[in-house]
Amino acid sequence: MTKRARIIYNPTSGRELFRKHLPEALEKLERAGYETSAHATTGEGDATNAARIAVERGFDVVIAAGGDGTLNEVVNGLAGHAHRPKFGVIPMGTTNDFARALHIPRDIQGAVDVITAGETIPVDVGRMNDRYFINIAGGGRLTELTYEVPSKLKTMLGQLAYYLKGIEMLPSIKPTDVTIEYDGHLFEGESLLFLIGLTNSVGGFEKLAPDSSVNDGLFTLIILKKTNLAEFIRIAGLALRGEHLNDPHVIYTKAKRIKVSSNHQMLINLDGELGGEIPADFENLYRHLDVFAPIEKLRPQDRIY
Ligand SMILES: Nc1ncnc2c1ncn2[C@@H]1O[C@H](COP(=O)(O)OP(=O)(O)OP(=O)(O)O)[C@@H](O)[C@H]1O
Repeated sequence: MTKRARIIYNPTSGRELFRKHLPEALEKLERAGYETSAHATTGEGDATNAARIAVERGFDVVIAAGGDGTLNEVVNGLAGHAHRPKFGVIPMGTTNDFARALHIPRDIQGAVDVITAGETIPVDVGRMNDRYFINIAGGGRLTELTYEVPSKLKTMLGQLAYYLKGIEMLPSIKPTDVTIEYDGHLFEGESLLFLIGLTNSVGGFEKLAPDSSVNDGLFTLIILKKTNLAEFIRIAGLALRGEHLNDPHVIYTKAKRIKVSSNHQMLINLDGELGGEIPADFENLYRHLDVFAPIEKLRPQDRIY
């Protein structure tokens, strides 16, 4: 039977609008034997709905074309079902952490070629309460920066926009008193931020979780304890080089199940968007989604044949 592929694309993502390249992408998929169709998202939540409908209609493949925000929305429409279509990615955002981690080319036709080649790898998916994520969850004042960078500035300046905002905000960043339980261990104290990562690529920092694997069933948990400004800047410098793992201000570990609570309010960022607030219960869903990726380019710890 002919396989069916659904492209869900965000017409507003990135600098290079996907719409222009859509006919060529559809043609390539048709030539590879797929019966294809496409859906342009209309606004918040629409990609999740479209993905859910694609599952209900029995599509074999669902392809998300957009930034990490669109990918997250599509995964939220796929992950709750028992039978999940294979997931294709056409990166159109500014950061594209997920595509970066899976070595999916950042040019449109190159990304389509990865899908038509047909190789997939199973990838872990994170669940926070009733929401899903594929790159990272984070909490703490510092992670809230992502909500404050205007999207126009982001499109124009890419990653630089976050750094500019970060520098502006640094003096006002305050730690929060939190309780973090992770696989039987406990952290109680003041923390500037915590990150729960599935991939090694976080906000374009590719060395933040250097030993992570996308399909080992474990999160990388990074807790940054209370520091002063000078220490913070020093640790940020270390993190750029992947040298923060043994710093006394940092807890760096692996866990499958993580619970975060506090007496204070704390917003949780999921894949770069506001995803809810604590108390939060995180679970790593082992190899939950099959994703098209160029297997020979993956890091050895991510490869599964
Ligand atoms: N037609 C539309 N018009 C305006 N906004 C839309 C439309 N469709 C989807 N969106 C919004 O776009 C956002 C996702 O954008 P995108 O896919 O570019 O991710 P992103 O995380 O912003 O990417 P990046 O930060 O890497 O550039 C979602 O918040 C969604 O609500």
